[in-house]
Amino acid sequence: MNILQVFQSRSKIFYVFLLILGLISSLTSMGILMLINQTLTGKAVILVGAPENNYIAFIVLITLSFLSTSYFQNYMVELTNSIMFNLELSVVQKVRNASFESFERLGSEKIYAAIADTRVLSRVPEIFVTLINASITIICSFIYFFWVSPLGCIVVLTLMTLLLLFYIYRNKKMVKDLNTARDLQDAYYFSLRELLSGFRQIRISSVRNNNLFNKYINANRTKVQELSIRTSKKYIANELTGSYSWYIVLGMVIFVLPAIFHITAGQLAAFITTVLFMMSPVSRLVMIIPFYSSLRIAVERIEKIDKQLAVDALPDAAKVNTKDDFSSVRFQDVRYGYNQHEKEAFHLELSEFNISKGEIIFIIGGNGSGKTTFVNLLTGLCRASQGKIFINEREVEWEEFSAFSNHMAVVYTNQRLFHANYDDHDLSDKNERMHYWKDLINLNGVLKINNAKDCIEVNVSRGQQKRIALLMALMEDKPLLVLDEWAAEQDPTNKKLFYTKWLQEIRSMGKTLIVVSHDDDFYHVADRIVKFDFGRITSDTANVVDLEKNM
Ligand SMILES: Nc1ncnc2c1ncn2[C@@H]1O[C@H](COP(=O)(O)OP(=O)(O)OP(=O)(O)O)[C@@H](O)[C@H]1O
Repeated sequence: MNILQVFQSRSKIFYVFLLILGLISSLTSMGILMLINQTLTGKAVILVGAPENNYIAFIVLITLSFLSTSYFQNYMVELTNSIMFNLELSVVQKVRNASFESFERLGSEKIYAAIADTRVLSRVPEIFVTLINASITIICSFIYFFWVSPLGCIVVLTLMTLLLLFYIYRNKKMVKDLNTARDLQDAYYFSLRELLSGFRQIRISSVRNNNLFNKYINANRTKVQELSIRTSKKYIANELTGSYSWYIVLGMVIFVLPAIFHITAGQLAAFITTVLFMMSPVSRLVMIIPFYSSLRIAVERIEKIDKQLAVDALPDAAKVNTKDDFSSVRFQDVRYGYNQHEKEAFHLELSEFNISKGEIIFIIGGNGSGKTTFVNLLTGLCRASQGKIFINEREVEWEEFSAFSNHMAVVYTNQRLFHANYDDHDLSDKNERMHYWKDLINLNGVLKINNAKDCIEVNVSRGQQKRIALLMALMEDKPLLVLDEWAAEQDPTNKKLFYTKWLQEIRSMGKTLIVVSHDDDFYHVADRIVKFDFGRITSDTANVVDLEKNM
């Protein structure tokens, strides 16, 4: 992605502003330079009449330069902030619409890093103004140089170009180091995630704790530190070369040019003033080059993540028509595979499978047989690579099916209870439905509602969290309820109640239940028991006796 394109795409008048600022800046810079030299040689500049009035032109030029730069700088601050926040939000937007696969492939650390990358843009206004002002001052100085002595100007210009090319060449070599540092940053975020999300396991074992710290976090930081020192030293060497080579130019102007060409004292004074005048803009320009490299890396990485997230993004469920009342879902020759290292590691195949309204279907099978993969497919998180899907016996495209997940309430195995009421549930005392479910699933005294913040307290035990998650799913009032190993963390009393009483109660409200379960003591309560083995349905029976026959 071209950095100028990022700006131009957000502001149509960006280039017009650049042009106007460029013109004003060039006129004022040229004017100031000429004014200094005219004043030194005792001449008046145009429009002021006498040399003693030169100060008026000086004040006018400085004021003009100040006002235009300040106006442009403010404009750039607004523009950059809007771009920075838009880019940041665009990454978040892509994340929330990404497929589960893309999200898992990328990992949260890369997403955090991309969001942090957008911050690099905050230095852009200052850099842009420097770039424009410095470049224009240098161009004007050369025009003036040329006017004083064309040959002298060509010699100085050639020397400067060679020095600049040498600087850019050395800087390019450093871009590789910058990219390595950025990869190490991703790995560092990954280790931090392990530490933060697995805090208890890390804290409890000194071997684990030390290994994570020494082999990953510390080793990573040491590498980054070495790289950072090496790169910084290279930058210092580069910058010193840049600034000191300027003395070569100065030496050339003072000692070599007068010896080669016929140069008057007035011309020499003009040369020296011009070279000194250019000194600061040149060193400011040189310092932009490393910033430009890091900016380019940040923009490229943001764009890459943007693309990776967008590749199989799902449509906004609200924009797809799924209003039909649910009566059935049917899969025909559907296939879904996980890829690992470019190879398919596991695949799920559903040659014929249907779910009808009001059923209680148990999904069973050994570890790794594909139950959760099936739940991910059913809830539209994973996209089937082939096959047909029917809703109410109408064949639908994948986009419509994935939006159909909006008609399902799901409690995943590692369900997270959110701190905020994103579902807009009515958590007030007046909500009789909530109280009904709360009483039924033994949440009296467990469910605590913070009415001031309109949210629930989530600091409860895992089993209680699961019951609250079930309550929240019931409050969504969706026709389909999918529960992935929900009962695994329940005590025997609640587990028994769940299978023998709650499921029937939920079904009597007109809901369809898909329950992933390992609790074979309760298989008899299901209408259908669907068994998975190696990614295929090996048995789909109405009762336990038939299931046992099929085993
Ligand atoms: N993200 C993934 N990438 C690659 N393979 C995966 C991924 N997730 C799961 N698998 C593989 O797919 C297979 C099915 O996994 P799945 O989680 O669906 O099994 P499961 O029946 O739910 O098992 P369990 O009873 O242990 O929860 C397993 O072999 C697993 O290793």
